[in-house]
Amino acid sequence: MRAVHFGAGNIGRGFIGETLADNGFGIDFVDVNETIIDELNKRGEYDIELAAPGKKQIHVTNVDGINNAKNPEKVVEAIKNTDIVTTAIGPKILALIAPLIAEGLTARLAAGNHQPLDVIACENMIGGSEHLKEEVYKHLADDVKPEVDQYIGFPNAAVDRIVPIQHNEDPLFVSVEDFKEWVIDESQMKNTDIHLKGVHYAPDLEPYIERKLFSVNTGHATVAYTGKSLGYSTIGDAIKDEAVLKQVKRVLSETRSLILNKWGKEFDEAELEAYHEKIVNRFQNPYISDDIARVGRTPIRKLGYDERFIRPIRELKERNLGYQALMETVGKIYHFDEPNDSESVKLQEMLKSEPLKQVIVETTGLKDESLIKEIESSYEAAEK
Ligand SMILES: NC(=O)c1ccc[n+]([C@@H]2O[C@H](COP(=O)([O-])OP(=O)(O)OC[C@H]3O[C@@H](n4cnc5c(N)ncnc54)[C@H](O)[C@@H]3O)[C@@H](O)[C@H]2O)c1
Ligand SMILES: O=P(O)(O)OC[C@@H](O)[C@@H](O)[C@H](O)[C@H](O)CO
Repeated sequence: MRAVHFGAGNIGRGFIGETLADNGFGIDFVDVNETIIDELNKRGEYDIELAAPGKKQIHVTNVDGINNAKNPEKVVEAIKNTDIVTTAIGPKILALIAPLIAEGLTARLAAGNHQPLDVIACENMIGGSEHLKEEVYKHLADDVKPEVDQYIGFPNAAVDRIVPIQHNEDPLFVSVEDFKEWVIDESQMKNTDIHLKGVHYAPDLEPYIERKLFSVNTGHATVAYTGKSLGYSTIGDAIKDEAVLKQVKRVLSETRSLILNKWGKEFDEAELEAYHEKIVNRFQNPYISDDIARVGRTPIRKLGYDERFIRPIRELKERNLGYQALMETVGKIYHFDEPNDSESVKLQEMLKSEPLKQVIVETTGLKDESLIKEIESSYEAAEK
């Protein structure tokens, strides 16, 4: 069995690669990072270490690399014969790899390969694979689309494992937390013969992706933006500060009320409280050093309408539930000043050259005047 995986970065090697290899797949990693691709081809294997007591080592074999910028034809060839396609490349990059996936699928079907295939985007976003599907379809000829409809699935997925930016001598080595969760929407799959061990198949992904994004990622970002405002540079240091810990707990109690209100049939209160407690423990993992710059990265994306803050705020408001702590954190996002993050630089430039209200509307997509006003006040309060 073979897999084509786009994005040989932290979560790609540190989680998706591990799971696919553990299920007997050989993996063609696709990436533009020459060092990583060359090293994968030279060695055909790499190591993962669990950032936990005992530091268990996991050896991943039967892997190689394709540089999609230099050898796109090799990616097309790999997709022609593969058994599964996955991505962990960043939500914004999906549109950039879509033309190559479209070409690969077209070549596969033209070669008469009618083996059903699933293309699974493992990104932190709601509807990731559906979004990738829309982008891929923009590059398919009309006469190919019916066959793609028939044989190619784009099931949504949620992946959870904290993998910080790596600073190791070995460019392939990756240290990861021991917690891991990968959920795939089974109802959207075409190849139901492939059931990966270590993956949970759900009849509907929505409750799982919302629980993950509005718990792990809203909480993580809260630690990052609150910590940054207090002068910290790592998640571990920030969460040792009582003020940060209190803020993340307040935020999680607000998103918990939303999750229970929406998905009370799927998750009960005690289970969700334990899930949130576990998440706070994960942020406190002493074996991991995770930069606030990574967790707070791309702040404009994180301010998006369907993202980890604005969506829960909108939905809590619709239900007359409280969202004050979330709102306080949103104000801090606009102050996130990271010179190496192009979105942070852009956001700071926007704030200098445009009225605050316009920046809020452009970044959040909000039309609700009273929410916009609340964000303005939160931004101003965070300045003090
Ligand atoms: N790191 C985590 O803890 C974690 C956990 C769960 C989900 N995720 C999600 O997984 C995705 C990847 O995150 P990451 O932390 O692994 O990032 P990363 O930066 O470590 O990895 C992304 C990889 O994509 C490659 N890439 C970028 N543009 C490309 C292009 N045009 N073509 C081919 N390759 C390209 C980069 O070279 C890099 O190797 C994101 O959506 C993130 O939200 C990350
Ligand atoms: O990857 P982002 O930028 O969407 O979010 C940053 C972190 O919160 C994220 O990568 C987490 O570490 C991960 O989602 C844990 O499963």
